[in-house]
Amino acid sequence: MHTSGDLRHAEAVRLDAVSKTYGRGDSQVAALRGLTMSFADGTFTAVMGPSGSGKSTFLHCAAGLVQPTSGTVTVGGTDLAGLDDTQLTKLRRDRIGFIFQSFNLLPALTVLQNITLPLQLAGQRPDKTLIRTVVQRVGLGERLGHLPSQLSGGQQQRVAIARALVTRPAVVFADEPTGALDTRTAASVLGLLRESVDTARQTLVMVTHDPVAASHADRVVFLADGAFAGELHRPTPDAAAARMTRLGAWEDDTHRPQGAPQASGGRY
Ligand SMILES: Nc1ncnc2c1ncn2[C@@H]1O[C@H](COP(=O)(O)OP(=O)(O)OP(=O)(O)O)[C@@H](O)[C@H]1O
Repeated sequence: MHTSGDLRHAEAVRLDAVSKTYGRGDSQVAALRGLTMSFADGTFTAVMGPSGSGKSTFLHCAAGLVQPTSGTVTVGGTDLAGLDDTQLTKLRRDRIGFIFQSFNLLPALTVLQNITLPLQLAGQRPDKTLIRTVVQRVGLGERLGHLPSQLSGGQQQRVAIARALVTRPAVVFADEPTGALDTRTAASVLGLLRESVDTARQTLVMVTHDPVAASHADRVVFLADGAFAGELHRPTPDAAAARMTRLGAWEDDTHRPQGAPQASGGRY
């Protein structure tokens, strides 16, 4: 039987009534509106929703990169609001990996140096076998001595993914990690992310527009206008695409995946 302590521990990340408002006065934007959500240890969740629905803001709040206007975020049972800057930096370094849309690589460091930087910052000895596995899996074995400027966008994203995995953080947040990758590389990267959940019990929360990428997750949660708009367990690409269509996500065609149904007439 679970005690309440066990249950709390089984939640890798929890958001309670989280709101985030940007700007003031007339230019005020409510990006998140009282979001309550929980992510269990060792699970893979995809977050989907129309453009501007608050997905990146949610991810940044959950990872302690942005402070919510109100509400509570807990990571591994620790309330982030109770931490000072140094404690928050340490918690992020020790427990959280983040894969940004924009890669955030250091231009003067080689691929290998970028990948192992978090280990150095944390004073950890590199696990050479793990580094080799991660590097091979993301297909960067031949590029370890290159600088980010010598890589394509897709290759830079793979460096960012490898960097987020080598410390084996308890929670990995990923913002469109496969957006810049071709189908085959994307499938391999998603396989690697899935494996990190299944074998290392890492918790993965991934924002994506791609129903195929989302189908690698255990669950998809949908956001619309900064609020929870439903979820799917064991999602198929078709089911995820149909939900996105119902949310009007592809009315402007910006992120419509090939074969996704038209939104017109499909909103209910
Ligand atoms: N730094 C900011 N300052 C002001 N408004 C912001 C800021 N960041 C986001 N917003 C606004 O908050 C809302 C949610 O943005 P967010 O980037 O979280 O959405 P998203 O679902 O990730 O969008 P996309 O799919 O287009 O990346 C949008 O209306 C956006 O314009």
